[in-house]
This record gives sequence, structure tokens and C-alpha cells, in this order.
Amino acid sequence: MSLVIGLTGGIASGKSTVSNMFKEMDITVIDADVEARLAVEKGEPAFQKIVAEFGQDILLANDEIDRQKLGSIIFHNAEKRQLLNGITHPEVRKRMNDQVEAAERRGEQVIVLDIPLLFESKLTHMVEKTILVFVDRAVQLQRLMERNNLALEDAEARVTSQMPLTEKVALADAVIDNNGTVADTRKQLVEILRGWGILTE
Ligand SMILES: CC(C)(COP(=O)(O)OP(=O)(O)OC[C@H]1O[C@@H](n2cnc3c(N)ncnc32)[C@H](O)[C@@H]1O)[C@@H](O)C(=O)NCCC(=O)NCCS
Ligand SMILES: Nc1ncnc2c1ncn2[C@@H]1O[C@H](COP(=O)(O)OP(=O)(O)OP(=O)(O)O)[C@@H](O)[C@H]1O
Repeated sequence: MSLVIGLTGGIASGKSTVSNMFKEMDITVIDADVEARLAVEKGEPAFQKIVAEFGQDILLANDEIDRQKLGSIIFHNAEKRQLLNGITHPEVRKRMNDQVEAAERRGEQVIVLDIPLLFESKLTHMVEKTILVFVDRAVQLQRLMERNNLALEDAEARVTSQMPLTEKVALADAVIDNNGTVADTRKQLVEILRGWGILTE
């Protein structure tokens, strides 16, 4: 049996930064954002449902979903967000489960699921241990504005659409403080994995 670790945090809190560290250790990381992207490609069942609910206006000229447009709708409207989540999340769960099974068949001892909404969507049953990547709200907003080239108001809408990181701290088995340097973050990850017997040296 493998150990399945859930890696979570908030938008732009540093999950990808930490998941890259796992990948450098040759540990498989299954990324919910990647699976969510694949699940809404043209021809997939979720694509049809999204167009039926949100209308043709949501499509780009090439008939793919306009992610920026869909994001600007759902990050400002909780009802629409729930509607989208209801369509995408079952598909994302299915895809992640398939990948976990494939990694288990390959005999992998440790598997990481990178799931931004692990706690909001009550997906903790999919994992044995959880690691939260934490940053202060001000740092989170700053990094999000810079990375996605967003105005403060849009960055705030995205952060506010998720459970506050301060609440997630109490739910996680281990917390990495990513307010400092990437090197500080790596040190904390190594300490956690040593504590869990995953890293020995
Ligand atoms: C709204 C969409 C089109 C925006 O696409 P975009 O390419 O701009 O962003 P991307 O997919 O890379 O997501 C960036 C981050 O936004 C946050 N986020 C995405 N969806 C949601 C949501 N429904 N609720 C809260 N936060 C969300 C996550 O922290 C994620 O890491 C897209 O995120 C989407 O289809 N979301 C629904 C599926 C979902 O919930 N994905 C999250 C993982 S299950
Ligand atoms: N310790 C750090 N110091 C400075 N910048 C950082 C640090 N960690 C992450 N960043 C930067 O902050 C941004 C967000 O980090 P990252 O992409 O890892 O977050 P994420 O949680 O995976 O985000 P999302 O879920 O929104 O994709 C990136 O531009 C990244 O380069």
C-alpha cells in the first residue's frame, strides 16, 4: 500500500513550488488543476454541461472554454461557482482516482495529490496525510497579482472564494510557512518528510 499525501493551500500560496520539490524527489504528484483543465476540454462531458449552463458566450473563437471569462464569472459569484464545481469536481475526482490506482499498480510508495480545494470540497478521504502551504494574506495577494497580472480587487475576489488559510491550518497534519525564501520552504518540507519516515537521510 502506498501513502497518499494531500498537498493543499490557497491560490498562489506556493503549492506548485512545493510540488516541484516532491517531483525532484521522484515522487509522483497528481495535480487537480491539471485534471480540471483536461476535464473541460472540448468533447469531454463536463464541457457540454458548462456550455449548457453558462451559454455559448463562454467559448473562445476556437470553441474552447474562455477560462479568463469563466473565472471572472465564478470568482465573483458564489452560486455560479457552486454550479461549476458541481460539474467539474466529480470528473476531477474520477481522474485523480484513476491516476492514484495507476501509481499504486506501479508500486509507488508515496503519492502526492495537489488539491487546492482539499478542505472546501471535503476530499480528505482521498488522502492519509495533509500538508498545508501557508502564506500571510498580504503576501498571497501580492504574489497572485504579480503572477496573474491581476488588479487588487480581482486578486481579493479569488482569495475570498476559498476558505481562509488561517482556518485551514487547524485542519492540516503539517504546515509549511511559505512567507520566507524557497530554501526555507524546502527545509520545512524535508523536516516533515523525515518526521513521517519518508526521508531517512
Ligand atoms: C475557473 C477556471 C476556469 C479559471 O481558470 P484559470 O486557468 O484562470 O485558473 P486555474 O484553473 O489555473 O486555477 C487557479 C487557482 O484558482 C483556484 N480555483 C479554481 N477553481 C476554483 C473554485 N471553483 N473555487 C475556488 N477556487 C478555485 C485554485 O486555487 C486554483 O489553483 C478554472 O479554475 C476552473 O475550471 N475551475 C473549476 C474547477 C476547479 O474547482 N478547479 C480547482 C481544483 S479541483
Ligand atoms: N517562497 C517564495 N518566495 C517568493 N516567491 C514565491 C515563493 N513561493 C512561491 N512564490 C511565487 O508565488 C507565486 C505562487 O506560487 P505557486 O505557483 O507555487 O503557488 P500555487 O499555490 O501553486 O498557486 P495556484 O494554486 O494558484 O496555481 C509564483 O509566482 C511563485 O513563483
